[in-house]
Amino acid sequence: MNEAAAGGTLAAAARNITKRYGKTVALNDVGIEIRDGESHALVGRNGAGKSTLVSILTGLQAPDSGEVAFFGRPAPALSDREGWRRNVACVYQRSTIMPALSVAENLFINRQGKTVISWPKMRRQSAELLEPFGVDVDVTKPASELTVEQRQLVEIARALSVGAKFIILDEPTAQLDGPAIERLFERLRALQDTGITFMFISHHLEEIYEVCQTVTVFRDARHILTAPVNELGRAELVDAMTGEPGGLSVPSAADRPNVGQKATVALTLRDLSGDSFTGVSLEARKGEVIGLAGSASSGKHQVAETIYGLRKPTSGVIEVDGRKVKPGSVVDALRHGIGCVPRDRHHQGLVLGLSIAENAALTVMGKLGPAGLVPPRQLASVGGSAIASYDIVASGAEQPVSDLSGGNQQKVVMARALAGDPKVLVLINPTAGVDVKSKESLLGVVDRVARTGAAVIVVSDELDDLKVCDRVVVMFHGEVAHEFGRDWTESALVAAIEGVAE
Ligand SMILES: Nc1ncnc2c1ncn2[C@@H]1O[C@H](COP(=O)(O)OP(=O)(O)OP(=O)(O)O)[C@@H](O)[C@H]1O
Repeated sequence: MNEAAAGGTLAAAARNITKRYGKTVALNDVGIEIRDGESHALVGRNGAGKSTLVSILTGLQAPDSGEVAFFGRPAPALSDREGWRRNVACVYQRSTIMPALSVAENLFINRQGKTVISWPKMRRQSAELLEPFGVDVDVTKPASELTVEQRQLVEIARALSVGAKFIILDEPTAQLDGPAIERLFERLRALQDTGITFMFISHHLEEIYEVCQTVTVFRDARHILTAPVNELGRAELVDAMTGEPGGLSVPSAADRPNVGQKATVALTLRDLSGDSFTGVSLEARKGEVIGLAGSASSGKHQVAETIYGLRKPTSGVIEVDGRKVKPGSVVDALRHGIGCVPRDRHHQGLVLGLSIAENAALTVMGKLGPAGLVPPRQLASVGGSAIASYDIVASGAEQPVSDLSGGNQQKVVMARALAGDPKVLVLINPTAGVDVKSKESLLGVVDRVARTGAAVIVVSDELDDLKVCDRVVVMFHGEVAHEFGRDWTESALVAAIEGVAE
């Protein structure tokens, strides 16, 4: 689409951008043109180059070649951070808010200039800035007390307050529950009505149809197409992303044989209580996949984290194969054969400086050889098979995971969780940040693991993730509120999650 055809000014344009990281070509002569006032989606498989483009559009990195312009003017020099901030802001999935600083300080960070800070003024202005967003918080409180939803709104308010009219949202819905996503979309539409332009990155393609007018697809570091959203069907969009026709098929629990009542119980939770949940009792049989759904405040994450020892329960019992697991001990959970994909892959899931092979082998180092003495060939073979089995885009098993795209890091976490052949697998949002095609293969792995006799707990509200489950347990306000069999319907499930089921 050229400027004249678009019939308006371009809020942002990147042209002929190439960016290499050593041998990896992250962007290969790509471009994007974002019209003033539109919401423009950028989609592509994991490793396609989306985040790299974001870092170039926000001035965090210079391209090897190519140009960026905002509202028809060349982008500022990289050193002119203030200049970039006036043009563009990005709300990342991971916060750029400083948790120890107050909300007010975060809003005015980098802007206190040389004048003496007037605290009462800063507080008043902060409250005024947040008011239209409905963020009702004490701005003197540390930002660490914000919910994910509030934190994102504070970041958007901060961007708008410095005059940015172009905002990039990089997977903004990944950590939000259903009602929070709807609220975010309402705000985006309202802001768009006031003339704000958005670039929106998401692996949830239905969201693109809900909030965007234009979509650009990248594949293997190249620009594939740009089209109006209403002229591109979902199947065509997926084909453009994958480069092959055929669509998607997420595995369903109905394709697996029924796990009978007689199957041995692998995991037992007996009257388990802890931070944010009470009296949770559950039995997961060998070969059974159980979904744990609920809103962000339902306690589902806390239950899962308690199972794999990250949190200590206040009372109750966890057993694997009838043997008690020591409460609050990740090491003991691992010893009993509990594998996990944690909620926060950066803090709990990966050692960013280590290679794919080392991360994948982390939970089985003891089996491969004494610490630090794992034969390189064996390590390479663990890494190589992780890359092949989990569809990881990387230059090789020795590549540090810090260099991988977000979705590919998530796949390494999954490989690591499964490397020890767990008896019980606890997966928290296992497909978060993973592209539609890779999601299919990760859920295929869950299906295969269940067929080999492991019990799997999948904590997620993603309907595709729950399709692979034999049962879905819905939590509400810290308690088990509903249980569905394989025949759950979307409306009944959503009603139960929102606490409005009969
Ligand atoms: N700092 C880096 N060093 C080396 N390679 C990198 C670095 N950052 C990104 N890459 C590589 O560049 C390619 C593009 O990565 P990018 O993060 O832009 O993908 P993405 O489309 O955002 O993927 P995802 O959907 O998983 O977030 C990937 O192959 C990635 O491994």
